[in-house]
Amino acid sequence: MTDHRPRKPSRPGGSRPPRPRRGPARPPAEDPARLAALETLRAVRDRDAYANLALPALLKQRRITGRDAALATELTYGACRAQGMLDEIIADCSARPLTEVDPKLLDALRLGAYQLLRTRIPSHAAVASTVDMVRSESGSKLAGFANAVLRRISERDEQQWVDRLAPDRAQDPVGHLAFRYAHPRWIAQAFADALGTTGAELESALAADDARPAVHLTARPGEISAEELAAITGGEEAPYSPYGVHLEAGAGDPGELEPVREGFAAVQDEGSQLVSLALTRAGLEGPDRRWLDLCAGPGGKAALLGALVTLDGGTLDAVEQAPHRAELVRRSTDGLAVDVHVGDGRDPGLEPGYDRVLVDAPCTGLGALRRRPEARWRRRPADVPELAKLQRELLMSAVRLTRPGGVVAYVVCSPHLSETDGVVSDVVRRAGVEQIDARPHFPDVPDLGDGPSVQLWPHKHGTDAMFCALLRV
Ligand SMILES: C[S@@+](CC[C@H](N)C(=O)[O-])C[C@H]1O[C@@H](n2cnc3c(N)ncnc32)[C@H](O)[C@@H]1O
Repeated sequence: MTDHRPRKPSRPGGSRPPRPRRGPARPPAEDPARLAALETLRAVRDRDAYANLALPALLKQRRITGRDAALATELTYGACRAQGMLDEIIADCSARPLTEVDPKLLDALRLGAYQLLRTRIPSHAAVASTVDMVRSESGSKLAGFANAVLRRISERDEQQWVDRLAPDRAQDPVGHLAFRYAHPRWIAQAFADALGTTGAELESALAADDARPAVHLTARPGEISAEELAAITGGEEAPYSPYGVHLEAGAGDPGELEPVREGFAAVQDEGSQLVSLALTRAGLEGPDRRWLDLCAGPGGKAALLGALVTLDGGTLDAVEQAPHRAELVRRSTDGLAVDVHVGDGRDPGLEPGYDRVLVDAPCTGLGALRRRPEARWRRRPADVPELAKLQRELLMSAVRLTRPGGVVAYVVCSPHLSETDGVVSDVVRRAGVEQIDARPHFPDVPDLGDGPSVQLWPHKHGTDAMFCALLRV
Protein backbone atom coordinates (compact mmCIF):
# COMPACT_ATOMS: atom_id res chain seq x y z
CA MET A 1 0.00 0.00 0.00
CA THR A 2 1.17 3.50 -0.66
CA ASP A 3 1.84 5.61 2.38
CA HIS A 4 -0.16 8.68 1.54
CA ARG A 5 -0.14 10.87 4.57
CA PRO A 6 -2.02 14.05 3.90
CA ARG A 7 0.06 17.18 4.29
CA LYS A 8 -2.57 18.92 6.30
CA PRO A 9 -4.83 16.47 8.09
CA SER A 10 -8.10 18.21 8.75
CA ARG A 11 -7.87 17.19 12.38
CA PRO A 12 -4.30 16.64 13.54
CA GLY A 13 -3.52 14.43 16.52
CA GLY A 14 -5.86 12.08 18.37
CA SER A 15 -6.75 8.61 17.12
CA ARG A 16 -10.52 8.73 17.65
CA PRO A 17 -12.57 9.60 14.61
CA PRO A 18 -14.32 12.94 15.02
CA ARG A 19 -17.93 13.36 15.97
CA PRO A 20 -20.13 15.21 13.50
CA ARG A 21 -20.25 18.92 14.09
CA ARG A 22 -23.60 20.58 14.46
CA GLY A 23 -24.49 23.84 12.80
CA PRO A 24 -24.45 25.21 9.30
CA ALA A 25 -22.59 23.61 6.41
CA ARG A 26 -19.04 24.85 6.05
CA PRO A 27 -16.62 24.40 3.17
CA PRO A 28 -14.06 21.60 3.50
CA ALA A 29 -10.40 22.32 4.07
CA GLU A 30 -8.74 22.56 0.68
CA ASP A 31 -8.33 18.97 -0.45
CA PRO A 32 -7.88 18.89 -4.22
CA ALA A 33 -6.82 15.23 -4.34
CA ARG A 34 -9.87 13.86 -2.56
CA LEU A 35 -12.23 16.16 -4.41
CA ALA A 36 -10.81 15.00 -7.74
CA ALA A 37 -11.14 11.37 -6.61
CA LEU A 38 -14.75 11.93 -5.54
CA GLU A 39 -15.69 13.63 -8.79
CA THR A 40 -14.12 10.81 -10.79
CA LEU A 41 -16.04 8.17 -8.83
CA ARG A 42 -19.17 10.11 -9.68
CA ALA A 43 -18.33 10.32 -13.36
CA VAL A 44 -17.72 6.55 -13.40
CA ARG A 45 -21.09 5.86 -11.78
CA ASP A 46 -23.15 8.56 -13.48
CA ARG A 47 -21.73 8.71 -16.98
CA ASP A 48 -20.10 5.30 -17.37
CA ALA A 49 -16.75 7.15 -17.59
CA TYR A 50 -13.48 5.23 -17.53
CA ALA A 51 -11.57 6.19 -14.41
CA ASN A 52 -8.21 5.97 -16.17
CA LEU A 53 -9.35 8.55 -18.74
CA ALA A 54 -11.54 10.78 -16.57
CA LEU A 55 -9.08 11.24 -13.71
CA PRO A 56 -5.98 12.25 -15.72
CA ALA A 57 -8.14 14.78 -17.62
CA LEU A 58 -9.40 16.26 -14.35
CA LEU A 59 -5.91 16.40 -12.84
CA LYS A 60 -4.64 18.18 -15.90
CA GLN A 61 -7.54 20.63 -15.99
CA ARG A 62 -7.04 21.55 -12.33
CA ARG A 63 -3.26 21.46 -12.51
CA ILE A 64 -3.09 18.89 -9.73
CA THR A 65 0.39 17.38 -9.75
CA GLY A 66 2.95 15.57 -7.62
CA ARG A 67 1.85 14.22 -4.30
CA ASP A 68 -1.76 15.33 -4.68
CA ALA A 69 -2.02 13.67 -8.11
CA ALA A 70 -0.54 10.46 -6.70
CA LEU A 71 -3.02 10.48 -3.82
CA ALA A 72 -5.98 11.16 -6.13
CA THR A 73 -4.89 8.29 -8.38
CA GLU A 74 -4.41 5.83 -5.55
CA LEU A 75 -7.77 6.68 -3.99
CA THR A 76 -9.76 6.71 -7.23
CA TYR A 77 -8.40 3.54 -8.76
CA GLY A 78 -8.33 1.75 -5.42
CA ALA A 79 -11.93 2.64 -4.56
CA CYS A 80 -13.07 1.62 -8.05
CA ARG A 81 -11.31 -1.73 -7.87
CA ALA A 82 -12.53 -2.55 -4.36
CA GLN A 83 -16.07 -1.26 -4.89
CA GLY A 84 -17.99 -4.51 -4.32
CA MET A 85 -16.10 -5.35 -1.15
CA LEU A 86 -16.43 -1.79 0.16
CA ASP A 87 -20.17 -1.82 -0.50
CA GLU A 88 -20.68 -4.99 1.51
CA ILE A 89 -18.77 -3.47 4.42
CA ILE A 90 -20.62 -0.14 4.17
CA ALA A 91 -23.93 -2.03 4.06
CA ASP A 92 -22.98 -3.90 7.23
CA CYS A 93 -22.35 -0.57 8.99
CA SER A 94 -25.36 1.31 7.69
CA ALA A 95 -28.76 1.45 9.30
CA ARG A 96 -30.28 1.84 5.81
CA PRO A 97 -29.96 -0.54 2.89
CA LEU A 98 -27.50 0.76 0.27
CA THR A 99 -30.32 1.09 -2.25
CA GLU A 100 -31.71 3.85 -0.03
CA VAL A 101 -28.41 5.69 0.33
CA ASP A 102 -28.01 8.71 -1.95
CA PRO A 103 -25.56 7.58 -4.69
CA LYS A 104 -23.43 10.71 -4.19
CA LEU A 105 -23.13 9.93 -0.51
CA LEU A 106 -22.26 6.34 -1.33
CA ASP A 107 -19.37 7.54 -3.53
CA ALA A 108 -18.00 9.49 -0.57
CA LEU A 109 -18.43 6.53 1.76
CA ARG A 110 -16.54 4.31 -0.68
CA LEU A 111 -13.72 6.83 -0.77
CA GLY A 112 -13.60 7.01 3.02
CA ALA A 113 -13.86 3.25 3.46
CA TYR A 114 -11.04 2.67 0.99
CA GLN A 115 -8.77 5.02 2.91
CA LEU A 116 -9.60 3.30 6.18
CA LEU A 117 -9.08 -0.24 4.94
CA ARG A 118 -6.47 -0.12 2.23
CA THR A 119 -4.17 2.86 2.89
CA ARG A 120 -2.03 3.99 5.77
CA ILE A 121 -3.87 7.27 6.04
CA PRO A 122 -4.66 7.69 9.74
CA SER A 123 -8.27 6.81 10.54
CA HIS A 124 -9.10 10.22 11.93
CA ALA A 125 -7.91 11.92 8.73
CA ALA A 126 -9.77 9.45 6.50
CA VAL A 127 -13.01 9.99 8.41
CA ALA A 128 -12.69 13.75 8.90
CA SER A 129 -11.82 14.48 5.28
CA THR A 130 -14.77 12.43 4.03
CA VAL A 131 -17.21 13.88 6.52
CA ASP A 132 -16.04 17.40 5.62
CA MET A 133 -16.74 16.76 1.93
CA VAL A 134 -20.20 15.35 2.69
CA ARG A 135 -21.02 18.26 5.00
CA SER A 136 -19.95 20.82 2.48
CA GLU A 137 -22.11 19.29 -0.22
CA SER A 138 -25.08 17.85 1.60
CA GLY A 139 -25.19 19.43 5.05
CA SER A 140 -24.78 18.25 8.60
CA LYS A 141 -27.42 15.53 8.70
CA LEU A 142 -25.80 13.40 6.02
CA ALA A 143 -22.37 14.28 7.42
CA GLY A 144 -23.50 12.76 10.70
CA PHE A 145 -24.63 9.61 8.90
CA ALA A 146 -21.31 9.37 7.04
CA ASN A 147 -19.41 9.87 10.28
CA ALA A 148 -21.33 7.10 12.01
CA VAL A 149 -20.81 4.61 9.15
CA LEU A 150 -17.11 5.37 8.78
CA ARG A 151 -16.49 5.16 12.51
CA ARG A 152 -18.03 1.69 12.52
CA ILE A 153 -15.89 0.65 9.55
CA SER A 154 -12.77 1.94 11.32
CA GLU A 155 -13.38 -0.45 14.22
CA ARG A 156 -11.99 -3.34 12.13
CA ASP A 157 -9.14 -3.68 9.65
CA GLU A 158 -9.56 -5.30 6.25
CA GLN A 159 -8.68 -8.79 7.44
CA GLN A 160 -11.18 -8.55 10.28
CA TRP A 161 -13.87 -7.49 7.81
CA VAL A 162 -12.97 -10.46 5.61
CA ASP A 163 -13.29 -12.72 8.66
CA ARG A 164 -16.68 -11.22 9.44
CA LEU A 165 -18.30 -10.97 6.02
CA ALA A 166 -16.61 -13.28 3.49
CA PRO A 167 -18.06 -16.77 2.96
CA ASP A 168 -16.20 -19.53 4.77
CA ARG A 169 -13.16 -20.52 2.73
CA ALA A 170 -13.52 -24.25 3.31
CA GLN A 171 -17.16 -24.31 2.22
CA ASP A 172 -17.08 -21.69 -0.51
CA PRO A 173 -13.49 -21.03 -1.62
CA VAL A 174 -14.49 -19.03 -4.72
CA GLY A 175 -16.89 -16.80 -2.76
CA HIS A 176 -14.29 -16.29 -0.05
CA LEU A 177 -11.50 -15.31 -2.43
CA ALA A 178 -13.84 -13.17 -4.52
CA PHE A 179 -14.65 -11.10 -1.42
CA ARG A 180 -11.06 -11.08 -0.15
CA TYR A 181 -9.68 -9.77 -3.45
CA ALA A 182 -12.67 -7.63 -4.38
CA HIS A 183 -13.83 -9.45 -7.51
CA PRO A 184 -17.41 -10.30 -8.51
CA ARG A 185 -18.00 -13.95 -7.84
CA TRP A 186 -18.69 -14.81 -11.49
CA ILE A 187 -15.27 -13.45 -12.49
CA ALA A 188 -13.50 -15.31 -9.69
CA GLN A 189 -15.34 -18.44 -10.89
CA ALA A 190 -14.21 -17.82 -14.48
CA PHE A 191 -10.60 -17.57 -13.27
CA ALA A 192 -11.04 -20.77 -11.25
CA ASP A 193 -12.43 -22.59 -14.30
CA ALA A 194 -9.54 -21.45 -16.49
CA LEU A 195 -6.89 -22.32 -13.87
CA GLY A 196 -8.59 -25.60 -12.95
CA THR A 197 -8.34 -24.87 -9.22
CA THR A 198 -10.06 -23.05 -6.39
CA GLY A 199 -6.96 -23.21 -4.21
CA ALA A 200 -3.72 -21.31 -3.74
CA GLU A 201 -3.24 -20.54 -7.41
CA LEU A 202 -6.65 -18.91 -7.70
CA GLU A 203 -5.69 -16.78 -4.72
CA SER A 204 -2.42 -15.73 -6.43
CA ALA A 205 -4.29 -14.90 -9.63
CA LEU A 206 -6.90 -12.75 -7.88
CA ALA A 207 -4.27 -11.04 -5.72
CA ALA A 208 -2.16 -10.16 -8.77
CA ASP A 209 -5.29 -8.92 -10.52
CA ASP A 210 -6.06 -6.63 -7.60
CA ALA A 211 -2.68 -4.87 -7.77
CA ARG A 212 -1.71 -1.91 -9.91
CA PRO A 213 0.20 -3.09 -12.95
CA ALA A 214 3.57 -1.86 -14.17
CA VAL A 215 3.63 0.03 -17.46
CA HIS A 216 5.19 -1.83 -20.39
CA LEU A 217 6.55 -0.26 -23.55
CA THR A 218 7.25 -1.70 -26.98
CA ALA A 219 10.35 -0.52 -28.83
CA ARG A 220 9.31 -0.20 -32.44
CA PRO A 221 11.34 -2.68 -34.53
CA GLY A 222 13.64 -0.89 -36.96
CA GLU A 223 13.55 2.36 -34.94
CA ILE A 224 15.02 1.64 -31.52
CA SER A 225 16.13 -1.42 -29.57
CA ALA A 226 14.69 -2.45 -26.22
CA GLU A 227 18.14 -1.90 -24.72
CA GLU A 228 18.24 1.69 -25.98
CA LEU A 229 14.66 2.33 -24.91
CA ALA A 230 15.39 0.99 -21.41
CA ALA A 231 18.45 3.24 -21.16
CA ILE A 232 16.49 6.34 -22.26
CA THR A 233 13.46 5.72 -20.05
CA GLY A 234 15.25 4.30 -17.00
CA GLY A 235 13.19 1.12 -17.40
CA GLU A 236 14.28 -2.50 -17.63
CA GLU A 237 14.30 -4.80 -20.62
CA ALA A 238 11.30 -7.13 -20.47
CA PRO A 239 11.91 -10.77 -19.57
CA TYR A 240 10.26 -12.37 -22.62
CA SER A 241 9.59 -9.93 -25.44
CA PRO A 242 12.69 -8.79 -27.33
CA TYR A 243 10.94 -5.46 -27.92
CA GLY A 244 9.62 -4.93 -24.40
CA VAL A 245 10.63 -2.55 -21.63
CA HIS A 246 9.12 -2.44 -18.15
CA LEU A 247 8.87 0.91 -16.40
CA GLU A 248 9.04 1.31 -12.67
CA ALA A 249 5.66 1.68 -10.98
CA GLY A 250 4.72 5.33 -10.54
CA ALA A 251 7.20 6.48 -13.20
CA GLY A 252 4.80 9.21 -14.34
CA ASP A 253 2.78 9.57 -17.54
CA PRO A 254 4.42 7.26 -20.12
CA GLY A 255 2.77 9.26 -22.91
CA GLU A 256 5.12 12.11 -22.03
CA LEU A 257 8.27 10.05 -22.60
CA GLU A 258 10.18 11.32 -25.59
CA PRO A 259 10.44 7.99 -27.48
CA VAL A 260 6.66 7.56 -27.09
CA ARG A 261 5.93 11.11 -28.26
CA GLU A 262 8.27 10.64 -31.19
CA GLY A 263 6.62 7.36 -32.21
CA PHE A 264 9.65 5.12 -31.60
CA ALA A 265 7.90 3.35 -28.76
CA ALA A 266 4.37 2.72 -27.55
CA VAL A 267 2.67 1.74 -24.33
CA GLN A 268 1.76 -1.94 -24.73
CA ASP A 269 1.49 -4.81 -22.31
CA GLU A 270 4.19 -7.42 -22.79
CA GLY A 271 1.49 -10.07 -23.25
CA SER A 272 0.14 -8.17 -26.26
CA GLN A 273 3.64 -8.14 -27.72
CA LEU A 274 4.06 -11.88 -27.15
CA VAL A 275 0.80 -12.91 -28.83
CA SER A 276 1.59 -10.72 -31.85
CA LEU A 277 5.06 -12.22 -32.09
CA ALA A 278 3.65 -15.76 -31.82
CA LEU A 279 1.72 -15.13 -35.05
CA THR A 280 4.92 -14.02 -36.80
CA ARG A 281 6.95 -16.98 -35.49
CA ALA A 282 4.66 -19.85 -36.54
CA GLY A 283 6.29 -21.83 -39.37
CA LEU A 284 5.03 -21.13 -42.89
CA GLU A 285 5.82 -22.67 -46.26
CA GLY A 286 5.62 -20.45 -49.33
CA PRO A 287 5.08 -16.69 -49.52
CA ASP A 288 4.93 -14.61 -46.38
CA ARG A 289 4.19 -11.07 -47.44
CA ARG A 290 0.46 -10.41 -46.96
CA TRP A 291 -0.65 -10.01 -43.38
CA LEU A 292 -4.06 -9.02 -41.99
CA ASP A 293 -5.21 -7.63 -38.63
CA LEU A 294 -8.97 -8.11 -38.55
CA CYS A 295 -9.80 -6.14 -35.35
CA ALA A 296 -7.10 -3.54 -35.32
CA GLY A 297 -8.25 -0.55 -33.25
CA PRO A 298 -6.64 1.27 -31.55
CA GLY A 299 -3.63 -0.19 -33.30
CA GLY A 300 -1.14 -1.46 -30.73
CA LYS A 301 -0.65 -4.86 -32.35
CA ALA A 302 -1.03 -3.43 -35.86
CA ALA A 303 1.92 -1.11 -35.13
CA LEU A 304 4.15 -3.98 -34.00
CA LEU A 305 3.08 -6.31 -36.82
CA GLY A 306 3.24 -3.44 -39.33
CA ALA A 307 6.81 -2.57 -38.29
CA LEU A 308 7.90 -6.21 -38.66
CA VAL A 309 6.19 -6.81 -42.00
CA THR A 310 7.52 -3.51 -43.36
CA LEU A 311 11.07 -4.56 -42.49
CA ASP A 312 10.45 -7.81 -44.42
CA GLY A 313 9.07 -6.01 -47.48
CA GLY A 314 5.47 -7.12 -46.99
CA THR A 315 2.19 -5.34 -46.17
CA LEU A 316 -0.43 -5.39 -43.46
CA ASP A 317 -4.13 -4.71 -43.99
CA ALA A 318 -5.75 -3.47 -40.78
CA VAL A 319 -9.56 -3.66 -40.44
CA GLU A 320 -11.49 -1.80 -37.76
CA GLN A 321 -15.22 -1.31 -37.51
CA ALA A 322 -15.29 1.94 -35.49
CA PRO A 323 -14.16 4.89 -37.62
CA HIS A 324 -12.60 6.81 -34.72
CA ARG A 325 -10.61 3.75 -33.72
CA ALA A 326 -9.56 3.21 -37.34
CA GLU A 327 -8.17 6.74 -37.20
CA LEU A 328 -6.11 5.73 -34.16
CA VAL A 329 -4.76 2.77 -36.14
CA ARG A 330 -3.78 5.15 -38.94
CA ARG A 331 -1.88 7.30 -36.48
CA SER A 332 -0.12 4.40 -34.77
CA THR A 333 0.98 2.88 -38.09
CA ASP A 334 1.97 6.10 -39.84
CA GLY A 335 4.98 5.53 -42.08
CA LEU A 336 4.54 1.74 -42.19
CA ALA A 337 3.33 -0.48 -45.03
CA VAL A 338 -0.11 -0.66 -43.46
CA ASP A 339 -3.48 -0.03 -45.14
CA VAL A 340 -6.30 0.76 -42.76
CA HIS A 341 -9.87 -0.19 -43.71
CA VAL A 342 -13.04 0.79 -41.88
CA GLY A 343 -15.29 -2.23 -42.05
CA ASP A 344 -16.77 -5.29 -40.41
CA GLY A 345 -14.17 -8.03 -39.97
CA ARG A 346 -16.88 -10.62 -40.54
CA ASP A 347 -17.09 -9.48 -44.15
CA PRO A 348 -14.43 -6.84 -44.82
CA GLY A 349 -14.57 -7.10 -48.61
CA LEU A 350 -10.85 -7.85 -48.92
CA GLU A 351 -9.23 -10.29 -51.36
CA PRO A 352 -8.64 -13.65 -49.56
CA GLY A 353 -5.25 -15.37 -49.58
CA TYR A 354 -3.50 -13.80 -46.57
CA ASP A 355 -0.40 -15.54 -45.20
CA ARG A 356 -0.85 -14.52 -41.58
CA VAL A 357 -4.02 -13.19 -39.94
CA LEU A 358 -4.56 -11.81 -36.44
CA VAL A 359 -8.02 -11.89 -34.86
CA ASP A 360 -7.67 -9.85 -31.68
CA ALA A 361 -11.36 -10.09 -31.01
CA PRO A 362 -13.56 -7.80 -28.94
CA CYS A 363 -13.92 -9.51 -25.56
CA THR A 364 -14.92 -9.01 -21.93
CA GLY A 365 -11.40 -7.81 -21.10
CA LEU A 366 -11.39 -9.94 -17.94
CA GLY A 367 -7.67 -10.40 -18.54
CA ALA A 368 -6.91 -6.70 -18.20
CA LEU A 369 -8.97 -5.79 -15.15
CA ARG A 370 -5.81 -4.42 -13.50
CA ARG A 371 -5.74 -1.65 -16.07
CA ARG A 372 -9.41 -0.67 -15.95
CA PRO A 373 -10.20 -0.08 -12.32
CA GLU A 374 -14.00 -0.05 -12.63
CA ALA A 375 -14.35 -2.73 -15.31
CA ARG A 376 -14.85 -5.73 -13.06
CA TRP A 377 -18.03 -4.22 -11.57
CA ARG A 378 -19.38 -3.06 -14.92
CA ARG A 379 -19.10 -6.27 -16.91
CA ARG A 380 -22.01 -8.73 -16.70
CA PRO A 381 -22.08 -12.50 -17.22
CA ALA A 382 -24.62 -11.88 -20.01
CA ASP A 383 -21.88 -10.09 -21.99
CA VAL A 384 -20.06 -13.39 -22.50
CA PRO A 385 -22.38 -15.31 -24.88
CA GLU A 386 -22.97 -12.23 -27.02
CA LEU A 387 -19.23 -11.65 -27.39
CA ALA A 388 -18.51 -15.34 -27.96
CA LYS A 389 -20.89 -15.33 -30.92
CA LEU A 390 -19.10 -12.35 -32.48
CA GLN A 391 -15.71 -13.95 -31.73
CA ARG A 392 -16.74 -17.15 -33.56
CA GLU A 393 -17.95 -15.18 -36.55
CA LEU A 394 -14.73 -13.15 -36.72
CA LEU A 395 -12.58 -16.25 -36.42
CA MET A 396 -14.56 -18.02 -39.16
CA SER A 397 -14.06 -14.98 -41.37
CA ALA A 398 -10.30 -15.02 -40.66
CA VAL A 399 -10.12 -18.66 -41.72
CA ARG A 400 -11.90 -17.83 -45.00
CA LEU A 401 -9.47 -14.98 -45.68
CA THR A 402 -6.33 -17.08 -45.07
CA ARG A 403 -4.60 -19.04 -47.84
CA PRO A 404 -4.20 -22.83 -47.54
CA GLY A 405 -1.16 -23.38 -45.29
CA GLY A 406 -1.46 -19.87 -43.80
CA VAL A 407 -1.72 -19.15 -40.07
CA VAL A 408 -4.41 -17.49 -37.97
CA ALA A 409 -3.78 -16.24 -34.44
CA TYR A 410 -6.92 -15.98 -32.34
CA VAL A 411 -6.32 -13.66 -29.39
CA VAL A 412 -8.50 -12.35 -26.58
CA CYS A 413 -7.60 -10.48 -23.42
CA SER A 414 -9.63 -12.81 -21.28
CA PRO A 415 -9.20 -16.19 -19.61
CA HIS A 416 -12.96 -16.94 -19.74
CA LEU A 417 -13.25 -20.43 -21.26
CA SER A 418 -16.29 -19.45 -23.32
CA GLU A 419 -14.21 -16.78 -25.05
CA THR A 420 -11.02 -18.84 -25.33
CA ASP A 421 -10.98 -22.60 -25.90
CA GLY A 422 -14.77 -22.65 -26.39
CA VAL A 423 -14.57 -20.42 -29.47
CA VAL A 424 -11.48 -22.13 -30.85
CA SER A 425 -12.74 -25.70 -30.53
CA ASP A 426 -16.02 -24.75 -32.17
CA VAL A 427 -14.33 -23.09 -35.17
CA VAL A 428 -11.75 -25.88 -35.53
CA ARG A 429 -14.60 -28.37 -35.77
CA ARG A 430 -16.80 -26.31 -38.09
CA ALA A 431 -14.05 -25.06 -40.42
CA GLY A 432 -12.00 -28.27 -40.44
CA VAL A 433 -8.73 -26.46 -39.67
CA GLU A 434 -5.85 -27.65 -37.52
CA GLN A 435 -4.92 -26.11 -34.18
CA ILE A 436 -1.16 -26.03 -33.80
CA ASP A 437 0.80 -25.94 -30.56
CA ALA A 438 1.31 -22.27 -29.75
CA ARG A 439 3.74 -22.86 -26.86
CA PRO A 440 6.97 -23.15 -28.91
CA HIS A 441 6.22 -19.69 -30.28
CA PHE A 442 6.48 -18.21 -26.79
CA PRO A 443 10.18 -19.03 -26.31
CA ASP A 444 11.54 -18.82 -22.76
CA VAL A 445 8.09 -18.10 -21.32
CA PRO A 446 7.64 -20.57 -18.44
CA ASP A 447 4.59 -22.35 -17.13
CA LEU A 448 2.49 -22.49 -20.32
CA GLY A 449 0.48 -25.56 -19.33
CA ASP A 450 -0.58 -28.44 -21.56
CA GLY A 451 -1.24 -26.48 -24.75
CA PRO A 452 -2.01 -26.31 -27.57
CA SER A 453 -3.29 -22.81 -26.72
CA VAL A 454 -1.43 -20.40 -24.44
CA GLN A 455 -3.00 -18.55 -21.55
CA LEU A 456 -0.78 -15.87 -20.01
CA TRP A 457 -1.48 -14.62 -16.46
CA PRO A 458 -0.49 -11.62 -14.34
CA HIS A 459 0.54 -13.84 -11.40
CA LYS A 460 2.70 -16.13 -13.57
CA HIS A 461 4.06 -13.90 -16.29
CA GLY A 462 3.53 -10.32 -15.13
CA THR A 463 1.41 -9.72 -18.25
CA ASP A 464 -2.28 -9.24 -18.81
CA ALA A 465 -4.19 -12.54 -19.02
CA MET A 466 -3.95 -12.79 -22.82
CA PHE A 467 -5.07 -15.95 -24.60
CA CYS A 468 -3.60 -17.10 -27.92
CA ALA A 469 -4.48 -20.02 -30.18
CA LEU A 470 -2.79 -20.67 -33.54
CA LEU A 471 -4.71 -22.29 -36.39
CA ARG A 472 -3.29 -23.70 -39.63
CA VAL A 473 -5.68 -23.37 -42.56
C1 LIG B 1 -9.54 -6.11 -28.53
S1 LIG B 1 -9.73 -4.72 -29.54
C2 LIG B 1 -8.35 -4.85 -30.61
C3 LIG B 1 -7.09 -4.26 -30.01
C4 LIG B 1 -6.01 -4.03 -31.06
N1 LIG B 1 -5.71 -5.25 -31.79
C5 LIG B 1 -4.74 -3.47 -30.46
O1 LIG B 1 -3.81 -4.24 -30.19
O2 LIG B 1 -4.68 -2.25 -30.27
C6 LIG B 1 -11.03 -5.19 -30.59
C7 LIG B 1 -11.37 -4.17 -31.66
O3 LIG B 1 -12.29 -4.77 -32.56
C8 LIG B 1 -13.19 -3.78 -33.00
N2 LIG B 1 -14.38 -4.47 -33.52
C9 LIG B 1 -15.52 -4.83 -32.90
N3 LIG B 1 -16.32 -5.51 -33.74
C10 LIG B 1 -15.68 -5.56 -34.91
C11 LIG B 1 -16.00 -6.11 -36.18
N4 LIG B 1 -17.16 -6.76 -36.38
N5 LIG B 1 -15.10 -5.98 -37.17
C12 LIG B 1 -13.93 -5.35 -36.99
N6 LIG B 1 -13.59 -4.78 -35.82
C13 LIG B 1 -14.44 -4.91 -34.79
C14 LIG B 1 -13.43 -2.93 -31.78
O4 LIG B 1 -13.91 -1.66 -32.15
C15 LIG B 1 -12.02 -2.90 -31.17
O5 LIG B 1 -11.34 -1.78 -31.63
